[in-house]
Amino acid sequence: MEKNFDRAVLEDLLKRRFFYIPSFEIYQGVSGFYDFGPPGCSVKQNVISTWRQHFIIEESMLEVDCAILTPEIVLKASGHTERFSDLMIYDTVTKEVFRADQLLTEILKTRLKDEKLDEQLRKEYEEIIAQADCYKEKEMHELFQKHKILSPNNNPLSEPVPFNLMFSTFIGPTGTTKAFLRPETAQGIFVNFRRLLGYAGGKVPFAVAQIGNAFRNEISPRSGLLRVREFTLAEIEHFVSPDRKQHEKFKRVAEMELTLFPQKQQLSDGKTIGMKVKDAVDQGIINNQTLAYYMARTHLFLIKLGIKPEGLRFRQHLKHEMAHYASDCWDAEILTSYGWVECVGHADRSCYDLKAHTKVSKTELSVFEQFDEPRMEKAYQAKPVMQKIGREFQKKARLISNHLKQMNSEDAENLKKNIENDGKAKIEIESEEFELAKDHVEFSLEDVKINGRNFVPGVIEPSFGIGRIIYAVFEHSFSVREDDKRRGFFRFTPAVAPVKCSILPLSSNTDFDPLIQKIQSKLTLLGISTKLDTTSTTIGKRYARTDEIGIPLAITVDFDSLNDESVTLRDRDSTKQVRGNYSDIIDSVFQIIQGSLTWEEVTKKFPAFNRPSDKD
Ligand SMILES: Nc1ncnc2c1ncn2[C@@H]1O[C@H](COP(=O)(O)OP(=O)(O)OP(=O)(O)O)[C@@H](O)[C@H]1O
Repeated sequence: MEKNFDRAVLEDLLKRRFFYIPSFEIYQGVSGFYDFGPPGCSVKQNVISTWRQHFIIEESMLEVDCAILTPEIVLKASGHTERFSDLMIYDTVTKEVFRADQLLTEILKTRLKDEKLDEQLRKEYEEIIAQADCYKEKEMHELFQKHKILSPNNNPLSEPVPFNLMFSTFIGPTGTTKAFLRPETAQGIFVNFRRLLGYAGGKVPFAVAQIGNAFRNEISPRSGLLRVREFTLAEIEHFVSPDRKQHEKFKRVAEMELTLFPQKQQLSDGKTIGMKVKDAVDQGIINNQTLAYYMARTHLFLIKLGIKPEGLRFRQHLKHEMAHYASDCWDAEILTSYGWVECVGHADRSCYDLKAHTKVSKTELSVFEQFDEPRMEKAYQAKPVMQKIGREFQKKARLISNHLKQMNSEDAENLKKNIENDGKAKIEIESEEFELAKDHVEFSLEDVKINGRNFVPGVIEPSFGIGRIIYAVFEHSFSVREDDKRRGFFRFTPAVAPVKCSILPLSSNTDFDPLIQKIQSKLTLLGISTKLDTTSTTIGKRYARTDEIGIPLAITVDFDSLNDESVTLRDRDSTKQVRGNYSDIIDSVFQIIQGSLTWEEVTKKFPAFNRPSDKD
């Protein structure tokens, strides 16, 4: 973000040039939904293809594209139907609805601006703000009462109640199968785990990626693309053995320095620290190599898109922010005019999801690891007492005894513990439950030869909100010219720019057509998107127009071009021009876009060019 950044100027440009606008505009729109127009669509596609190249291709990930509409059972198993909610509160007079943590934060932040505020209270407010989205309804209610918080219209507020953020619907005409629009893409990967494991050769580690839309019925969507109800997510689930979270490519990022905002700093001086990735792992600040590897890769990805390093930090979740099963979480936050915004979440989700789906679907979602050499280990064995089992379960006795004999050590130990604690325990065989008592089964700890082990893999998940990233890129790439601060333009990197090269004939004379066609076909053949502007406005104004949507390069064809096929090439950022043969110029355009040639180098290859009329 530039020093004199003016959000209103940026928003005006984004709307005027149709990067994105509120959906259903002619019907006054519905908050939380946006449509991308032509340049916005290109930027979005460019961000996604950079992501695909940077992660899926460079890291050899498996990609899936799963159904969006998800039956209730899946989201019940994952815990979303019960827990995927925010606290809602409303003005009892106007009935205006608010997200309780956001309202609380906003009001306390306003109070913090008062220099005369009591120091004790200041500390208390800061602590509340830091964990505002973690309070349960009762605690939240008490805070609203204690700090006498009213609505923005100074009216009393309701008690906070949880509001589930998933959009629900029914599948089919009978209305019996309840379903939800997915709130994240990850569950599609977990439910396909068995097939993906097979595809990966039956071994971890391996990573799966999915890009697609997710839906959350946000209580009060605002701040444009930052909080919407339908958005594109790009998620990675990297499966690992829970006791081996090293990453084979860790060395490649070990020396990189990241800006970290660890728990300790958040709770003390509130300052970030610059730290080498390897030091952060060695000192136990980042839990493991794989998590740290992805954080470093995310840093590189965001920089590639034009995010300024000084506006990027990784904030560790405080203990109470993390789900109970997560062992470490870091958000990549980008500094925008709205403050620091979480754009990418990195979470070590442990084995939670696979275990949850195993339990409900009764499908084993685990990995068998064959040892190089068989090992002797102590293992629990369950031995059926046939006499007792036969008497009580009769025809089912054989089924139960076979089940007990085949039990693995972990299950046998659990059964033993349950029977010891309660005197009885239930087991389930082929969807039928049987209750076993102490005298039905005996347990022994024996030396057994083990050829391998079964385990449920842990998962490390980087989750990218594409809309938030795009908005941050807009702010970080936005600039105004010294001579006209009301008109902005984008300094998009070539990877992000919606169109890579404009072609501008100096006049609409048809004599230019053959050369323009040659230029356009060569650029297209090289996969470079072009925008031909044959309007009769001055060339200076046409440059300004292409700058506005961030086109990095412009080729101008003039009357001299008709004699020797020479053209000029203009660089958006410096506004400098060079002249050369059209074919050589296009080769350079290709190299600049690929990132293998800089404008500095171009100015050494070709003579500089100056046309006074270009300043029009
Ligand atoms: N309502 C939304 N609009 C746009 N992007 C979103 C929204 N909710 C989440 N995201 C994006 O999806 C990513 C992963 O989602 P995650 O569930 O971790 O977000 P979250 O922690 O619920 O976000 P928040 O706390 O801001 O609601 C986020 O880092 C963010 O970029």
